[in-house]
Amino acid sequence: MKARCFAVIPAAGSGKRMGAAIPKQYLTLLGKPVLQHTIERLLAVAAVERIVVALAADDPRWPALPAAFDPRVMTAIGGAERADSVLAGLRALAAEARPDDWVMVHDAARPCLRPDDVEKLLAELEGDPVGGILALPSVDTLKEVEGRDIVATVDRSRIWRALTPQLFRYRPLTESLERALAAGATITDEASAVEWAGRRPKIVEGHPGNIKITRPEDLPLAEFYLRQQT
Ligand SMILES: Nc1ccn([C@@H]2O[C@H](COP(=O)(O)OP(=O)(O)OP(=O)(O)O)[C@@H](O)[C@H]2O)c(=O)n1
Ligand SMILES: C[C@](O)(CO)[C@H](O)COP(=O)(O)O
Repeated sequence: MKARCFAVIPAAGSGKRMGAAIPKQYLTLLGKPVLQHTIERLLAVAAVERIVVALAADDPRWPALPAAFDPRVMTAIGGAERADSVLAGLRALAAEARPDDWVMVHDAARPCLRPDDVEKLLAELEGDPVGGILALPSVDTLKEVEGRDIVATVDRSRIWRALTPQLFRYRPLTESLERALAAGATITDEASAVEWAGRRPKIVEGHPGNIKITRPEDLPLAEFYLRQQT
């Protein structure tokens, strides 16, 4: 039986590093909230059957988004950390997702995702028992530091920057995340939970325009990349 595909979008953050008056996922880019752009990117992928958006418990802005009325979109209440929000989204799929179905987790703060990159991720990982992530190779020389002192130059051929979506099988991802969090592991992306569980996710090279909106200077760059796709 062909594996179905679901998506979880962690969108419950407060955007402290952005320093805006509202959470960054609700800032406007090209006349549309960041979160609406992001959801539209995943809705453009036919294989994605259901999208769970993990929202802050006190999020008053969600009902104003067109995505709130899309039949493929549902919501869950996120948690204190990104990983908690992802887990809440995964648990919201418990009635629908089978153990080996795919779930892709994609940051609400990454609105410039190209649907072609999602198709590439799905194609390259088809049949893979574990899953993997979109990532970028390092084009700069990388230094290991202690305080302000350089202590080593790292072999950049072995270092990639993790992006999202991150695509894993439903039950292994959910169980790995639950166990890693219960063990107090530091989990900043889904792959780190899967690695913690002893598995080796694959990397699939993504587009450098798939930036994460984190600081104010990211906004014009995100607009540039969004304009490239219109
Ligand atoms: N408790 C949290 C924290 C983050 N996120 C989401 O995870 C994604 C990536 O996290 P990040 O860029 O760190 O967002 P924030 O936590 O909002 O940013 P900051 O760390 O600057 O506060 C974002 O889409 C954010 O909304 C979430 O769903 N739940
Ligand atoms: C998941 C992620 O976007 C992969 O690079 C990153 O780990 C999120 O980090 P953040 O500090 O929660 O923004």
